[in-house]
Amino acid sequence: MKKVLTIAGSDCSGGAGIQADIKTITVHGMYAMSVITALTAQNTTGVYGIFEAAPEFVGQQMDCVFSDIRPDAVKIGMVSNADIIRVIARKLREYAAENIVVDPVMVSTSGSALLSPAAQEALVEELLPMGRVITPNIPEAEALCGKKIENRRDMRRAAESIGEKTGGAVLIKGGHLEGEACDLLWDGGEPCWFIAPRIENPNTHGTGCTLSSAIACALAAGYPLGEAVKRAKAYLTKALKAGLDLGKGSGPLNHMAGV
Ligand SMILES: Nc1ncnc2c1ncn2[C@@H]1O[C@H](COP(=O)(O)OP(=O)(O)OP(=O)(O)O)[C@@H](O)[C@H]1O
Ligand SMILES: Cc1ncc(COP(=O)(O)O)c(N)n1
Repeated sequence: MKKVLTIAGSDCSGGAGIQADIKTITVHGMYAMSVITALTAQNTTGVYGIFEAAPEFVGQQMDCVFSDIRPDAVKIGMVSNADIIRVIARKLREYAAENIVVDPVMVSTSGSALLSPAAQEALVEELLPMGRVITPNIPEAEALCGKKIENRRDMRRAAESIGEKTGGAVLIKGGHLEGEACDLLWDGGEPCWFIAPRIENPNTHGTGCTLSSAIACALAAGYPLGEAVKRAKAYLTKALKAGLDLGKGSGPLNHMAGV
């Protein structure tokens, strides 16, 4: 059985973060492991509290995982602060982790900061260069390239500029733009578009977490990056289309809608 590790924050309401990742990995028939960077008190209406893990404890969790059950792929989500980022980067290097997918989580759908502003530099310098692919949404890509993104041409420019900075592939997710749900993968050379119809479903809590975990699963299974993104997007689209409607705000996806 393939093993996939998620390094992320806990969402007690189960729609995003570690919980979304574990559901995604499990539904892909893989063995899920988790290193928790922070506990959040949140639900579909907002994030009400954050309790960060001590950086040494994040390192200890990584030692326990890597010294015993080596992951075939690693997904990284909410990392909270610069000290946690530095420990994660050091441990990933120490264990020569493979197939790393970094979702540079900065702000939740409900508008709360999930990364301290001071940590953005550490994220860019220490963690993003370790990713086989990084998966910013539009606001995150804007923060990383320092330019507004309003259309597909802007997405392409931003992907190239971010990729040149980090040295790896970039998938910019277009969920926050209008019209079709278009994501752009840049891996050097010609970019590749992944286009799906926009689903009229306001319940999009955890779409980014789910997509990046599904990409990690496909990389663990040995698919090349382009095929991994295609499969992950198909899974995400199915989970959104299933139309689960839970909670008072932007609700979770149905992770069990099928792979
Ligand atoms: N209404 C929609 N219909 C179809 N696909 C969507 C829709 N909204 C988002 N997506 C897709 O979901 C994936 C995640 O994109 P999005 O831009 O929402 O990321 P995100 O903001 O990081 O997600 P999150 O809600 O977890 O923060 C992308 O593949 C995007 O195209
Ligand atoms: C622990 C954690 N990680 C990530 C997200 C982002 O997901 P979303 O933007 O859908 O709220 C979140 N809300 N909580």
